[in-house]
Amino acid sequence: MMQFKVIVRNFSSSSAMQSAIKNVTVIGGGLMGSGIAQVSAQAGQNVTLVDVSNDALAKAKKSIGTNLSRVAKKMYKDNPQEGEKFVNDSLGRINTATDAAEASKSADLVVEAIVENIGVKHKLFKQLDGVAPSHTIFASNTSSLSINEIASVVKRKDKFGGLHFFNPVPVMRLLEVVKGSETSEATYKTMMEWGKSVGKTCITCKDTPGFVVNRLLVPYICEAIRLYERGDASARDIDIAMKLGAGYPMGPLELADYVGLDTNKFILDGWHKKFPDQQLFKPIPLLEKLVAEGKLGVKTGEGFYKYEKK
Ligand SMILES: CCCCCCCCCCCCC[C@H](O)CC(=O)SCCNC(=O)CCNC(=O)[C@H](O)C(C)(C)COP(=O)(O)OP(=O)(O)OC[C@H]1O[C@@H](n2cnc3c(N)ncnc32)[C@H](O)[C@@H]1OP(=O)(O)O
Ligand SMILES: NC(=O)c1ccc[n+]([C@@H]2O[C@H](COP(=O)([O-])OP(=O)(O)OC[C@H]3O[C@@H](n4cnc5c(N)ncnc54)[C@H](O)[C@@H]3O)[C@@H](O)[C@H]2O)c1
Repeated sequence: MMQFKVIVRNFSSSSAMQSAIKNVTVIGGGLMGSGIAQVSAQAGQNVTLVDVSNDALAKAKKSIGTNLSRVAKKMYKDNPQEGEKFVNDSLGRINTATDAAEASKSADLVVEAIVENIGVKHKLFKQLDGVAPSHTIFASNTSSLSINEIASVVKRKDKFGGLHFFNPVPVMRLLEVVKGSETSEATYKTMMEWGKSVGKTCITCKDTPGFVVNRLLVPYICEAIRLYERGDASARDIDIAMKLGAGYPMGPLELADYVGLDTNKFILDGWHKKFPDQQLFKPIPLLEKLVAEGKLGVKTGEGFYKYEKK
């Protein structure tokens, strides 16, 4: 019988793999950006976390504090004092700012995790390209947009790539490192090394829609919604089936609620527009209905399931 072992990784700065990147600026302090800032700080790097308002930054720091405590509880279960030090030291490495241009002036790496909108991402990178030092690498955490398209507005195309993290960032072990058509070997190597330094297992992918994980995950979730929409099985049974029959930690409809049905719809619409003949990306009436009703999943308290506020 196959044996499984739970691996608890040590993120402390002393044991972290060395990286040429010392100063990281993370733009967007939402779900993903706050996680990326957290794992960078855990690895001993100096982080500047940028968002549009101080309120958003305060929310991000609060959530990072909570999640660092969850990590510390596991890593230092026999030494709570060390755990507290780990949390405080990591938090102490995260500065916050609302001016992205200013915050990128001292960055070795800028990781963008703002809204999934090509126009907004273009505006940001165009601005940063004019002010960031010439050695600074730019990366996007986009889920579904093309890295080449995002990079089209900057001059430093050789220093631009994709760093696609997974939600929740402190827990999910994978990082997809995406090579755009003009990403240099030196940039790619630095991104891989940096990914390892923040505790992730890195895989490499070309700039293809959805990279590896979402290219497989999107059709899977879409098919689960269609199965449910046709009334072939209940939401609960579809999720139980994939958890117990395929060993997934969450069922597809739970995962769609967790990611957000608006995000799911946004990705699907974008790909449908780009690939109109692909049946798998055709709009799903039930998904349209839930989003129109504001039932976006966990974040609004209802999606395929109902959620209580904690
Ligand atoms: C729908 C229309 C069609 C289009 C569909 C498109 C959808 C696909 C595209 C999605 C969009 C973008 C997606 C993105 O680009 C890529 C992704 O990120 S995909 C999502 C990947 N993530 C997953 O698949 C998550 C799977 N789930 C899990 O691994 C687990 O369920 C969980 C989230 C870790 C939670 O585990 P549970 O056991 O259920 O719950 P617990 O709360 O007990 O947590 C377990 C363990 O983990 C610790 N923990 C949890 N969260 C955090 C955190 N944020 N920080 C630190 N630690 C955390 C927690 O403390 C527990 O620790 P323990 O108690 O075990 O010590
Ligand atoms: N949610 C996921 O599961 C997931 C997983 C992997 C990748 N992604 C990608 O990561 C990116 C962020 O997603 P998220 O889920 O964290 O979104 P989110 O909505 O939780 O956070 C986005 C944050 O960016 C801020 N922001 C928007 N415009 C900004 C700007 N110009 N400057 C600074 N901050 C700005 C917002 O105020 C918000 O706090 C998207 O590209 C998304 O596709 C998401």
